[in-house]
Amino acid sequence: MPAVGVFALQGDVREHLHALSALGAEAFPVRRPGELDRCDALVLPGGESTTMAKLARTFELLEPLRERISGGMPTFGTCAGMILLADRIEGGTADQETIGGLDVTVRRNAFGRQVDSFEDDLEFAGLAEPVHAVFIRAPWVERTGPGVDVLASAQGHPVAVRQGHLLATSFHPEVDGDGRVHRIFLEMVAG
Ligand SMILES: NC(=O)CC[C@H](N)C(=O)O
Repeated sequence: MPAVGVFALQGDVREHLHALSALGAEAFPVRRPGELDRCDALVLPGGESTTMAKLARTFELLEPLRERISGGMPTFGTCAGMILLADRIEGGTADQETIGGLDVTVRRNAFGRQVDSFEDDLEFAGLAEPVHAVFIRAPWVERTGPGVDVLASAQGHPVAVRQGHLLATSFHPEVDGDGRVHRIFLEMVAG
């Protein structure tokens, strides 16, 4: 079973650990470089992306994360995790750092104030039944590079994308116990 770390300096770590364990992965929190070394794959959870990036730098995880992710480690980002994976951000602060690797531009807090949080049932590529998607101050994908596949959209904007070993969703598949999006990720890990 694959060793799947969950970035654990900030964010909804426990929900991802549960979702991964329920599917048979060896899931554990990652707070330091030695723990990252043990990972076959990684999840970047939801949370607050500027805080997560700052903590990653403070705890000397940012460069090791960039190396592993650009080196091909399968990585799944949800919401703030999607923002951290994105190569480009709109609507962030000018100095907001990301880990990068995913050739997309994301817009932070894209769905606006009135719909800060909402839920929707979305068609998802490769899944027979729609996914119940929970959005919390979610980003959307504004532009995608040529190697990026859009797996799901909401209100006309991509909210789930895949590029090779990288998977990202604007919403939180970890919160509802469905497991199918995490299973797609573990299938990517299995290769
Ligand atoms: N639920 C979330 O992860 C919200 C993401 C948050 N709006 C950010 O920009 O980091």
